[in-house]
Amino acid sequence: MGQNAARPRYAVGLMSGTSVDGIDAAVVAMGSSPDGRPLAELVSFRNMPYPSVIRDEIFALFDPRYATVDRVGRMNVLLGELYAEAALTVIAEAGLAAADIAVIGSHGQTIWHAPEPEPAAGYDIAFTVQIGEGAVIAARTGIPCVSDFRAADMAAGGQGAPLVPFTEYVLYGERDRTLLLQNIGGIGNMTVLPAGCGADEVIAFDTGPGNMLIDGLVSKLIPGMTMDKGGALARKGSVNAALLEELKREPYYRQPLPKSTGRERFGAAYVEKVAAYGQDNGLSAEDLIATVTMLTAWSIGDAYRRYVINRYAADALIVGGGGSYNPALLDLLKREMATFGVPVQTQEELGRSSDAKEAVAFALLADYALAGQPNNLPSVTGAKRPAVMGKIAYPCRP
Ligand SMILES: Nc1ncnc2c1ncn2[C@@H]1O[C@H](COP(=O)(O)OP(=O)(O)OP(=O)(O)O)[C@@H](O)[C@H]1O
Ligand SMILES: CC(=O)N[C@H]1[C@@H]2OC[C@@H](O2)[C@@H](O)[C@@H]1O[C@H](C)C(=O)O
Repeated sequence: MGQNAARPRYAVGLMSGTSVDGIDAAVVAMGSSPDGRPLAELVSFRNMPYPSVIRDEIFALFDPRYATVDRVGRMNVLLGELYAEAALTVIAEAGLAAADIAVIGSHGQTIWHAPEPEPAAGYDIAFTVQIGEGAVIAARTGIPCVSDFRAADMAAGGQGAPLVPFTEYVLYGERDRTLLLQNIGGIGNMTVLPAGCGADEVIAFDTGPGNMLIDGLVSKLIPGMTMDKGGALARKGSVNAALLEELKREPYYRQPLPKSTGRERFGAAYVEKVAAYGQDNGLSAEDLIATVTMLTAWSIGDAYRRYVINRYAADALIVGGGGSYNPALLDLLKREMATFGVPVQTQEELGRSSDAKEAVAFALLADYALAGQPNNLPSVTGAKRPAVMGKIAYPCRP
């Protein structure tokens, strides 16, 4: 990337995930190792929770009947303002000035993801919508901003997701160990980095729900709570075997790769169905939460069994994302992976910041985009060719 090892280039990464918990902002020092491998070192990091009115409005926008063009347009610009503030805050906390930052990479907030093409007026149309206007971020910060990354991969025939595996390949690939990197955010996603692999050997896909079903049931059934903090509710309940078997039949788990998913499948309507089953069968909120926690752990083990084990035997599964802070989920995942002889460790146990990982990834992806370098992994997303993902907005010059 042409970075000079003596003088770091700084970039900012901004991530708002499918859990809609807020903005992860990171300042990253970009460099390269003596063997030419990119390095991205975290300098400062902050999670800024969305104000609850914003969070509620984003959730409302997940319903296409509510998400009218004026509401989406307003939120697009409003999020641009919040992202710019988050960037400026984290830059100041790093002891830096805007002039020190080469680029901001902003993922935006996904409000719709439809990666499977459907016919429209004679064309096959797949699309994805991430909002948070990059032009506003660039104008308010004075820093070039790369945003709307997924569209270029989709235009090349890909799913537009997952994108972080490119950075995992670049930053974390090992010569002698095959690693499974499992993110448990709103959605779960797995990256397989075979020992000494090339870019076209990386396997990565969304495994299914991460915390989305757990959060959805907690929010619906437990007043004043939005997550199962520490896994306490799951631990109080019992897994309902009949419901678990029913939920395992969801066709997504069997869908061939490449694949990605989101709230359109595992969001409010799905949670309603699980809650209705609970009511009809006399299950407590804790039983339902225990059951979907088990389902989430199972779906990760099932993905490894279905798509990976016949090609690669993993040496370790490294888990990150908010789900790694849920010990009930983590224990179940350890039990699932133990059946394959795969040990589970968290990013934190390895001394890495799990919270910052995706924000760091978007800083790196933006650095590639600004340099005009391809930054997708066609073997992962199914794109027909490499693409330079991200739209660049330049700041207004006085
Ligand atoms: N202490 C905790 N105990 C239990 N669960 C937790 C805890 N902390 C975070 N979580 C879970 O993690 C979720 C947030 O995870 P994360 O920030 O990784 O998601 P995201 O980045 O929005 O999602 P995605 O990676 O799908 O885009 C919360 O909504 C909650 O369910
Ligand atoms: C469309 C979209 O926002 N997808 C997210 C979501 O959250 C996790 C998983 O589903 C992954 O596919 C993706 O995010 C990460 C950042 C990615 O692209 O790698």
